[in-house]
Parts: sequence; C-alpha cells; structure tokens
Amino acid sequence: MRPRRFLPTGPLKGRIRVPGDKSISHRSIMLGALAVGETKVTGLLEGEDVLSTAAAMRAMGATVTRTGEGAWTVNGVGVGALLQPEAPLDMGNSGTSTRLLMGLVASHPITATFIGDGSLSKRPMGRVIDPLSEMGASFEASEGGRLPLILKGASPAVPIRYRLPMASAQVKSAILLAGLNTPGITTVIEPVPTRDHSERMLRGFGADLTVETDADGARVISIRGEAELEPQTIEVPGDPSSAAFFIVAALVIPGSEVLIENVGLNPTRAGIVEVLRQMGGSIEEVNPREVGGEPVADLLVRHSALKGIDVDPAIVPAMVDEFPVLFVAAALAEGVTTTTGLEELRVKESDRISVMATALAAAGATVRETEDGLIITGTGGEPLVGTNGTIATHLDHRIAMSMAVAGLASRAGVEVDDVRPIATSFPVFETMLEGLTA
Ligand SMILES: O=C(O)C1=C[C@@H](OP(=O)(O)O)[C@@H](O)[C@H](O)C1
Ligand SMILES: C=C(OP(=O)(O)O)C(=O)O
Repeated sequence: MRPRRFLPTGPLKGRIRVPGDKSISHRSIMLGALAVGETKVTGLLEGEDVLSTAAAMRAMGATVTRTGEGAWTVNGVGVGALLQPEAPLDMGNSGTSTRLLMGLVASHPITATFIGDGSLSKRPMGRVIDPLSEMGASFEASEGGRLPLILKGASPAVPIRYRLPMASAQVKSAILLAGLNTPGITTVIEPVPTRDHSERMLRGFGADLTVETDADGARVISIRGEAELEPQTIEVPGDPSSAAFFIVAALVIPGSEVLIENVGLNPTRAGIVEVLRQMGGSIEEVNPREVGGEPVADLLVRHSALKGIDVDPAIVPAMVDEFPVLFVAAALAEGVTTTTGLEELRVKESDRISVMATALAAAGATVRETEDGLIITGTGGEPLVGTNGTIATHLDHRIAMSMAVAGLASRAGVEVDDVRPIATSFPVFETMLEGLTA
C-alpha cells in the first residue's frame, strides 16, 4: 500500500497533455498482433493495464517493442495463428485485457489460463463466457464465473448472432474479436450504444465489418470471419477518461484555468463533457480535429459555479468510467444531483456506487445511495471538510484519483489508502497535478 494525503490547493493553472486512450491502446496492440507485418503506434498509454495486454500478446507469439516514449511497434502473427501461451496470462487489474483476450483465444486452437489481482478476480466473466461458449469455446472458471479460469478455444468456432444483455463494449468486443477467426458472419446486437473503438479500428485494419440500425433502433454489428488484417500506423488520441479528473478539478477550484490538449471526444465517450456543461461548467473546445480516426480537441476549462442536475440515464454508457469524478463535482455543486441507471458501476474495479458513497461521506459530503445511483446534495462551491481517517480505494484507480480531486477542494485534505493502482491507467497523474499546482 502507498497511502497519500491530497491537500487543498490554490488555482490550477497551465496546460497538460493527458496520456493516450486506454481502450484504443489495448486494441492497437491486439489488432497489431493479428496483422501480418509491422503496426506502428504513437501516443500509446504506458499504463499497467495496457502492459498486461502487451505481455499477453507476446506470450501468444507477437513481437511487441517499445521504441520511444509512447512509441511502439507490433509485429503480428496473423488471424488464426496465435500461439499456445506457456504460462498463465496475468491480466493484473484489467477487465478490458481479460474480456477482449478471452474473445481472441476463444476462436484459436489454444488453451489459456487467465489470472488477475484481487479486484479483477472478483469481477464477473459469465458475460463473456456465455456467448463464447455458444461459439464453441469451453471454460473451467472459478466460482461465480470468475478468474482464475482456463479457456479452451474452438477450432473452428461457430458464428453466432448475439443480443447484448447489458451495455458493455467489452462483451461486444470479445464477440467481434472471436468472430475474426470464425468462418461465416458473427453478429452482435447492441440495444444501447457503447464505445465504438473496436468497430472503427477493426475496419481500419481492413476487416469486413458492417453496422446497421434495426427497426427498434438497436445497432447490428456484423463481422466476416477468417479475416486478414493489414498492419496500420496509429496515433492514439488522449484519454477523455483521464482528462476528466483535471476537467473536474479545474471546474471546482476557484481561479483555475487549464488547457488540456489532445482529448479524444468520440461521441460514445464524451458524456462527461456534456453533463458538466449542463451543470454550468465552462469547457471550451479549441482546435477541433481528427487524430487516428477519432474526433479530438484541446479543452479550455475554467472554474465555474456548478449546479446540481438530474443526469439522464441514457448518457451513462458514454461516461461509464467518469461517474466517480462526476460525484465529486456534484458534491461541490449548488443543489441536488441525481444519478440513476448505474448498476454496471457495481462490477468495475470496485463497487463504485457504494465505495464513492462511503468515501464522499467520510470527506463531509451529503450523499444517499440508491439501488442504481447516488443522490448528492452539494456544498454550493464551499470546500468539503476533508477526512480524518483514510479512504479505502479497493484497488480502484478511479476511486483514488476522484478522491484526490476531492482532497484538492477540501479544507483538511483527503487521505487515500493506496495510490499505486493509479498506474494502471494514468501513471503520470500525480506529476501532472504537481505541475498545475506549482
Ligand atoms: O471496451 C473498453 O475498452 C471498456 C469498456 C467499459 O467496460 P464495460 O464493457 O464493462 O462497460 C469501460 O468501463 C472500460 O474501462 C473500458
Ligand atoms: C473499468 C475500467 O477498466 P477495466 O474494465 O479495463 O478494468 C476503468 O478503467 O475504469
């Protein structure tokens, strides 16, 4: 454990460039590993989660090399040619690595053991085991469909048409990746749209993938199997999920003005910006452009008087990882913020509804937990009291960073029990924070 107390600060001033998008970084390595030839990636997130993906792809035959800061090359083996890993694949803290790689392995003639840390070993894998079993893969999982688990891939796998029972880009992606090496057409029906990086990138690598809308408005995504992928040159845009911590910090700390460069604003990811604007946040998009096939802009964020709102549950998938830090913004806003439809937050690195309720209450906020969200009455811009004791972060990077932001906007500071998990998604978080408060 590495505890740290985050102390109240004066205005945040300056410019930062957040690291590469985690979702796109994982997929760059996975798809690069399936393309014959050299894929070049810049702006790759060098966080522990992505490094777990890199190590797993190496263990299955790809050559994954760091050539400079954020600059990587991947020499792939080709779809269908992943090798049998000799040791268990250690997924660390990363749900994305686990579920997407389970999809890849499921349609290869190999057997792999997946292991992970204490947090990942509590998370549900039944959601991918079910569809991948239908495709012919077999599983020996721990109780409740959890890690450690052994996956025996099917050869050949059978194509399925699968309607997602929950809004999950990881489940969608696992099935599409399994479909890459499955003869015929694999289809995923997505009633509620989730992040579409897999669809964009699979197409970019040359897969035959179509997206249609059915009569009920659901997205119908189909991929033709036995695909051949072409190596690509990828520039990874900055991660909006990482930017969110500094957006909220700049909004709630009086006198702040921060320019966050190169933030990915894919509409399936940018919900946090929309919701914070609805709360009265001043977030200006400067120099909008495209990077790596994704919409990107620099965000100029100024301290603003925030007001509470009812957050529309339809926006949840577009900001699913940003609720912990949104709760901090709500705790400092004027009036009541109500969130609903957040049941998926209970199966992330921690139960983010209940852990944030406890953490914010300990820091002096007024919070009520419901079955599927939090109702928070804000201070109207007054700092939070801060903590006496230590906040339990449960190996959850987003809890640690959110409560760090709460500490900056408090009187006594906020102590979190362990900042090490921050390195899974945002290794330079503390350094960037120091740069803005210096
Ligand atoms: O596909 C992805 O890259 C991700 C999907 C989301 O998970 P779910 O699919 O479980 O919603 C998100 O929470 C995670 O951080 C990254
Ligand atoms: C949920 C997250 O990641 P993962 O599911 O990949 O562990 C996250 O980064 O907030």
